[in-house]
Amino acid sequence: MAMTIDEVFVALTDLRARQPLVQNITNFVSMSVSANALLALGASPAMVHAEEEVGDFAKLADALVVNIGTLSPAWLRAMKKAAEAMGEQQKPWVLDPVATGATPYRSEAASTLLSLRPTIVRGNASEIMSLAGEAGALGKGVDSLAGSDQAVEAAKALARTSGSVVAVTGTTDYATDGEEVVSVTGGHALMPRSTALGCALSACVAAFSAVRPPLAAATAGLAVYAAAGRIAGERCDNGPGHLPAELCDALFRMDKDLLAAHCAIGAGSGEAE
Ligand SMILES: Nc1ncnc2c1ncn2[C@@H]1O[C@H](COP(=O)(O)OP(=O)(O)OP(=O)(O)O)[C@@H](O)[C@H]1O
Ligand SMILES: Cc1ncsc1CCO
Ligand SMILES: [Mg+2]
Repeated sequence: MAMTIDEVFVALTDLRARQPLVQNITNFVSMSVSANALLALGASPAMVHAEEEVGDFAKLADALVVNIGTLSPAWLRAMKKAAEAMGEQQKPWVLDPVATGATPYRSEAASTLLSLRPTIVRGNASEIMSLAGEAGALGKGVDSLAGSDQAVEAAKALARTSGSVVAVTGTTDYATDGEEVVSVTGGHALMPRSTALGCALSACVAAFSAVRPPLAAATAGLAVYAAAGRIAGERCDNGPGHLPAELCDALFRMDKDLLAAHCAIGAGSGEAE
């Protein structure tokens, strides 16, 4: 059974009460966007990526997001250390496999991190299809060339082989544990015209993973973000320039009525009800 809007709101209320410390090893483009989205949501962000300290910091963190957007060898070593530290403590972490498939280095990095058993993998359609081993799934750099509807089977297969919950985003978002598929509608067509909003979503999903089990965390993160994205997009008549700021305002103001009015959660890979 997919979560209800009421259950999503209870998860958001729990998150706001807990204010989870979310460690981010994320790309340079998304750092500020992700930190602001986490603060607006009600979590505490920390961008900590030096390999000398990630393991120690992971002892303090309630959740971790690992995002390979601007990867380098030192960062990859830090990502592995942090992911291992979270695994040892049985604390949740989210992998955002940015542009996996674009270069062999990136694909190898994503596979290595996947083998460390992320709690949740969140990517766009091209990334999830590529990570699931589908030939010809290439995106255009960090952008997807495929629709999320095309990636649902890949997401299910990836969830089954990896043991992670997989969230694939686009016009409709999906979350799956390999058996159950949840669909979430909302968001706005301007969202892919503003950079790093997917990265910030992955960070928000990590925050929810501190207060809910994996599939519920992914569903709640997608739903709250979908509602905020819809509200924000509708306030951006002049284009995407202010979208990240509007998105943060909408995350901050989110309540049960706004959630119910601006996103929908469905079961299965069809359209959300
Ligand atoms: N056409 C669309 N309509 C509504 N929402 C959308 C649309 N495209 C993307 N979104 C929303 O935008 C957010 C980011 O998803 P997207 O798939 O674009 O991530 P991404 O490609 O990883 O982004 P980035 O790498 O720039 O951070 C999600 O909340 C998703 O639902
Ligand atoms: C534009 C860009 N380049 C590397 S990471 C990133 C942010 C969106 O994924
Ligand atoms: Mg991305």
